[in-house]
Amino acid sequence: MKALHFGAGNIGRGFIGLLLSKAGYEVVFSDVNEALVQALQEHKGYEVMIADESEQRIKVEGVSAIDGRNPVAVAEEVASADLITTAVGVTTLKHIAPGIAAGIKLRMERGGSPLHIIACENAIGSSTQLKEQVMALLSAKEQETAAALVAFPDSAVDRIVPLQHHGNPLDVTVEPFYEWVIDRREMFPGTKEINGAHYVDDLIPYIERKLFTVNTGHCSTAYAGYRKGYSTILEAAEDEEVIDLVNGALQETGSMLVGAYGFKEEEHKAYIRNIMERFRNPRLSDDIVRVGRSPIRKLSPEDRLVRPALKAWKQGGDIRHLARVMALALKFDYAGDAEAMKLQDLIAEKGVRQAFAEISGLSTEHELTQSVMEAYEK
Ligand SMILES: NC(=O)C1=CN([C@@H]2O[C@H](COP(=O)(O)OP(=O)(O)OC[C@H]3O[C@@H](n4cnc5c(N)ncnc54)[C@H](O)[C@@H]3O)[C@@H](O)[C@H]2O)C=CC1
Ligand SMILES: O=P(O)(O)OC[C@H]1O[C@](O)(CO)[C@@H](O)[C@@H]1O
Repeated sequence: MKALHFGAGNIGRGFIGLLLSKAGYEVVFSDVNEALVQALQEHKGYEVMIADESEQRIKVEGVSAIDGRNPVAVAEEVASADLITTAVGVTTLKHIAPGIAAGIKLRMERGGSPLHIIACENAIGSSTQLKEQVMALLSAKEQETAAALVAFPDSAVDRIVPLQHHGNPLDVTVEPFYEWVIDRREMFPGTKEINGAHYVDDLIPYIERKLFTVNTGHCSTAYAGYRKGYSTILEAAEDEEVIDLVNGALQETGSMLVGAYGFKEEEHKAYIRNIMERFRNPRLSDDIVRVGRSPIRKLSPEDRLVRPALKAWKQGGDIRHLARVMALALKFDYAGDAEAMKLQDLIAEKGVRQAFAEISGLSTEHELTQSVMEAYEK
């Protein structure tokens, strides 16, 4: 069984590549980073270090890699893979869609077997987004055949894998916790499940709980920590003021999630505590600017701040802490982040209210916009 994984980065090597390899797949990475591809081709493996007292080192062996800029190689691998996964960033999916579409055409010509393509990005419905981008590149007739041959189950992935600083650039340190939840409804009946992944019949409660707790909490820690001059998540996550803000934001998303999906309140509170503890892992050095990266994406309508805040507001819930986090996100002006710079340019050009409205999809007069502006001024 061969799995083609797009994106040999932190989550690609440290989570999905590792899990697929342990589940019995021969893993082929596709990446556009030449040095990474060459190193994988040369070493055919790497080590994953678990950041807990066990200090376990897990060898991943027998992997290979192709240059994602080579369209022929990509199409060939897509045509012959038994499973495809991605971890390239949700905004990069559009760049891998042409190679996947070309590979699906080849697969159809050759009468290939059914295929699942699972995007493992931090976003709601990322496989569905990829499907739309791929299908748009096929003719109406091809789309019909492809619909019976290729499925795109949505998924939620949870494991913190920071930037790596090892002598061997392929090795990767990860937190011990991991969870990969896949939407079973989108799979072809009778498909063998991936060992180590968890399957559910309705992904939305899972992805929202994960995104609006782990990722809302993480970026809240990052934006508050950045404002206070910290450089790591650990430093920020130990600061009482930051803890209060993050906890407040997570109580707000938590009330919304409990109300919307019927999670048990006490269990959800324990879930929040556990996640805030994960941010304080002393064996993991995670940069604030990595976790806060791409603030325009993180302030977009369907992402980890605006969507839960709007849902909470519609339920009549409190959103004051979330509004403060959004205001802090608007102040994230890290020069090494292209989106942060674009955001600051937009604020300078149009004013903060208009800039926030354009990014969040909310009107300038919306009550939520008003709360964010008040927090921004403070
Ligand atoms: N790092 C983490 O802890 C987690 C990350 N994620 C998600 O996984 C995705 C990847 O994140 P990271 O691994 O942290 O980022 P990363 O930057 O370490 O890895 C992304 C990889 O994709 C490659 N790439 C870019 N364009 C490509 C293309 N056209 N074809 C093939 N490869 C391409 C890059 O060269 C890079 O190696 C993101 O959507 C992120 O939100 C999800 C859960 C955890
Ligand atoms: O990868 P993104 O969406 O930029 O966000 C960073 C987030 O992803 C993670 O890497 C893993 O969920 C978290 O560490 C962090 O919340």
